[in-house]
Amino acid sequence: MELLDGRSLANELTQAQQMAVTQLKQQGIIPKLVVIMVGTDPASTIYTKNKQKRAAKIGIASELKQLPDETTATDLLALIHQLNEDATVDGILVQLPLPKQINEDQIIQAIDPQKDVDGFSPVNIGKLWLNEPGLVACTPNGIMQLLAAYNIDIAGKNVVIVGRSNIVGRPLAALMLNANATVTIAHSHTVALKALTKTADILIVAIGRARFFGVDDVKKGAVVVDVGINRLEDGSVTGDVDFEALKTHVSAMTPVPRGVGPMTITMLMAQTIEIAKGRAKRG
Ligand SMILES: NC(=O)C1=CN([C@@H]2O[C@H](COP(=O)(O)OP(=O)(O)OC[C@H]3O[C@@H](n4cnc5c(N)ncnc54)[C@H](OP(=O)(O)O)[C@@H]3O)[C@@H](O)[C@H]2O)C=CC1
Ligand SMILES: Nc1nc(=O)c2c([nH]1)NC[C@@H]1CN(c3ccc(C(=O)N[C@@H](CCC(=O)O)C(=O)O)cc3)C=[N+]21
Repeated sequence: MELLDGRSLANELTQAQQMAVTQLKQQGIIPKLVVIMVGTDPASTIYTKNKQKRAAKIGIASELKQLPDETTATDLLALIHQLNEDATVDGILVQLPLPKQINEDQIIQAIDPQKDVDGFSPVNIGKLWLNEPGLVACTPNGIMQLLAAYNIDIAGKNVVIVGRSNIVGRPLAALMLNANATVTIAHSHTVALKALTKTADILIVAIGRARFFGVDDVKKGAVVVDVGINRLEDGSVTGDVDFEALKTHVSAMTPVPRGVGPMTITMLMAQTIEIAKGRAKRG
């Protein structure tokens, strides 16, 4: 089995990003990302810290706006409008999930589509499904880059995606379709799920259930991308597939951790830098 090592690819790309940022700074432009986090979801806190660390390493200015749990939609919208208008801010990311008193769709729609580093705004989602250039959701984007780096062909392949969230499954289906795969999206209503996953040349799982898929559910020689992040009682992290059992069964597979996660953050940085390059061009 070939290990699709997201962490080492992320490290490689980080070096190129450091150079790109150095060049931008010579032109007087400092790429800037603002991450908004409402409340204190423990998983979000870890990811947010990872993002801050990576930004610092690359030289991207990153500001964390930590808002209390009881923040209202009105307060959050006011902050987003202010950041939309701030010419020094390139990327805006609102960490999801939001507390239940806040309507996520309304918040995402308020972000300027040109600063929407997550690629979640309706404008960017529309462009993605039309196969037009735009900002793309970071986790799916990272998966595509990881597969490309390992020369895994996608055109004509049967790709099965398990999970249909706005963050992972749906945008990934669009990217795979744009790359000429034959795409099936499965979810909790799918009948005979594991018979379906067994037909996949490339299987991508994002459901958030520890070691849900085993050897019997995967075609021999398939490529497996595991997006799931599940924290076990002992504090360790594992994916949605039984990695140890699949090792000798598949042709290539991402580990968890150090697979898709680091690539997600890399894509976030990449898009922040691209937006800042646009700012440099406009002068
Ligand atoms: N590595 C990374 O960068 C990232 C990792 N993640 C991780 O990926 C996982 C999924 O995240 P996210 O997409 O946000 O999760 P959501 O909870 O939003 O979506 C989960 C999806 O999985 C489906 N599902 C749940 N249980 C089953 C089941 N037993 N059989 C079939 N389908 C099922 C749900 O179906 P239905 O729609 O019918 O409810 C839903 O579509 C989580 O573990 C999360 O932590 C997420 C984002 C980034
Ligand atoms: N607006 C928004 N955008 C997101 O992109 C977004 C979000 N909200 N909410 C939560 C999910 C989850 N997510 C991850 C990012 C990095 C790792 C990551 O760095 N993982 C490491 C460490 C894992 C660990 O040890 O916990 C790894 O897999 O190696 C994981 C998960 C982004 N998300």
